[in-house]
Amino acid sequence: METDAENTSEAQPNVTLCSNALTTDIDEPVSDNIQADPSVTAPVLNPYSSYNSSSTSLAAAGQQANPYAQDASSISGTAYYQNANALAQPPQYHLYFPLGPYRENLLAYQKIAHNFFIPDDLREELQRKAEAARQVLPNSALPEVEHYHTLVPLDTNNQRNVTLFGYPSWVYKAVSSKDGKTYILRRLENYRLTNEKAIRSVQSWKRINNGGVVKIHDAFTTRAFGDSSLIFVTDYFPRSKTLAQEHLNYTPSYNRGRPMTNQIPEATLWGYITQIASALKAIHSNGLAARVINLSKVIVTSKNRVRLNGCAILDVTQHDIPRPLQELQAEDLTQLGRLILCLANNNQNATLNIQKSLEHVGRTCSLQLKDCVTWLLTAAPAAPTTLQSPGGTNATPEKTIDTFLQAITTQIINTFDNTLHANDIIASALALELENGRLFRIVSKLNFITERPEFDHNPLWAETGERYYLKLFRDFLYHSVDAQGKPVTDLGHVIAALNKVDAGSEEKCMLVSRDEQNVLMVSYRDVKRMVESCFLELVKGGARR
Ligand SMILES: Nc1ncnc2c1ncn2[C@@H]1O[C@H](COP(=O)(O)OP(=O)(O)OP(=O)(O)O)[C@@H](O)[C@H]1O
Repeated sequence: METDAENTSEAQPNVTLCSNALTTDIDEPVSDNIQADPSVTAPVLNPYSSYNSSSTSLAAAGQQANPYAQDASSISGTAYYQNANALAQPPQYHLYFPLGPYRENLLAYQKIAHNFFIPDDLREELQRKAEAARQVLPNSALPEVEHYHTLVPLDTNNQRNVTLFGYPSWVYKAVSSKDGKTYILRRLENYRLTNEKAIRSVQSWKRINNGGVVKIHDAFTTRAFGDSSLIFVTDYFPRSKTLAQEHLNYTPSYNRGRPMTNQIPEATLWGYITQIASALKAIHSNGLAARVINLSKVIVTSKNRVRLNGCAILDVTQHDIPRPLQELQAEDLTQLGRLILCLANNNQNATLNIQKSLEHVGRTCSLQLKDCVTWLLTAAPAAPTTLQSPGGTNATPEKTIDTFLQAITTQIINTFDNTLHANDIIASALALELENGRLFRIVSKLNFITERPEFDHNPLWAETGERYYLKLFRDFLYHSVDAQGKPVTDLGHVIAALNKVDAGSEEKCMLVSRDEQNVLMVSYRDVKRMVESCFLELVKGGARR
């Protein structure tokens, strides 16, 4: 790490920052957020003290301590997050957005603030997801279910569709008090468990660990809602939408007075097909069948990323109506064909007239996609024509997921390549944040050392030796003023100086005492050594009042 830093620092000794970009990006959101959120301005002198007292009282009450809570009342219900009502206010994302015009004519060593952080769209997506995950329902009357609390309903309408599972189903986001993680609880209303074996069938689903399947963690019955409900606990993916919500509930937009088509690009359709096929491979290989491959039960969890949702439910609710596995697995493929047909036609009723819908696919997509959908929909399929014949034979292939996978290998390779590219992009964004993490650690150490309140009146601590240098260095980083006495808020200066400290550069910086009577010259290497030794002293408890 240090070597990397050294290289970076040596190679770019003069990191210059475009100051107008900095002012918009760094200054505004901070001050705005502080005003908007009263919890930020509230004087919290010792954030740990209230936690300590709450954990003591909880221990006495025999309850499990919530390590995130700052008061005991937040152990249950809607007060799980501090200041829940304030959180409801949406963050002002636009304040974080870069304002143009972009400076294209910068020299190689010059940077703008955005070069140091992850791309704005990715950051915004992650922030919105974090916001959704923390969302609570103030004054909620929803109960705690076993060890799941802070339930938030995710259904977007009150019309319950009973055709899929045979029971009205509700979806809630909830937090587990066992591990603090957020899960999805899918509740089937008015379900009566008659056979214990039915619910045990979920055990086999817990073994399915595939990127295309929403992982199932548990299933149990409960009377917490005042009826007898069946609950499935699955992974939670913030801001997911069902395929129907993503593609079929659209209001047409207009381009010069003409409605714009909402045709899903063929590459996206192939992406969906290959992801679901891979999920089916994992499910079928484990002797199971998905049974619900439906527009409302496949969720889009991020761009072009889909997962099968609601698996295992029919295995429990229809446990008493056994059907041959082969038949169920073949039906999975047919359901996949119907799903793609609807998406390619942009119409959830496309299966009402399959022939016409297939013709539409033939007109708007490639022959290979049409053949693929036809193959999936056909009960006893003939050898595919444009699809690669499995094993190179012309014999009628069996309708299994393996046959299908062999037939779409070219598309699988395309999806795989796209995934690698997406991975590369995320890895480079991660690398940027790694750099920021490195600097954040130095800033943290510096702040652990300087201005400690317990040494407030002890000049021996802050005003002597290495601590004094560090205090002035902190001033050099953050409290410089220009010739007119205005604060200098130059992020480039801070980043360059911190990189030099991390690299232990021999370059010298000039530290000026607050009364401007003394000037001290120190090298960044010295600053680095001082930070380390003072921090060690603190950690070892050597620094006493
Ligand atoms: N695992 C999950 N993670 C995050 N959100 C989810 C998850 N499962 C479902 N959702 C969201 O919950 C909402 C309701 O899901 P549900 O499966 O009930 O769909 P629906 O459109 O209401 O279907 P139906 O009409 O069959 O009830 C959807 O917006 C869906 O995106």
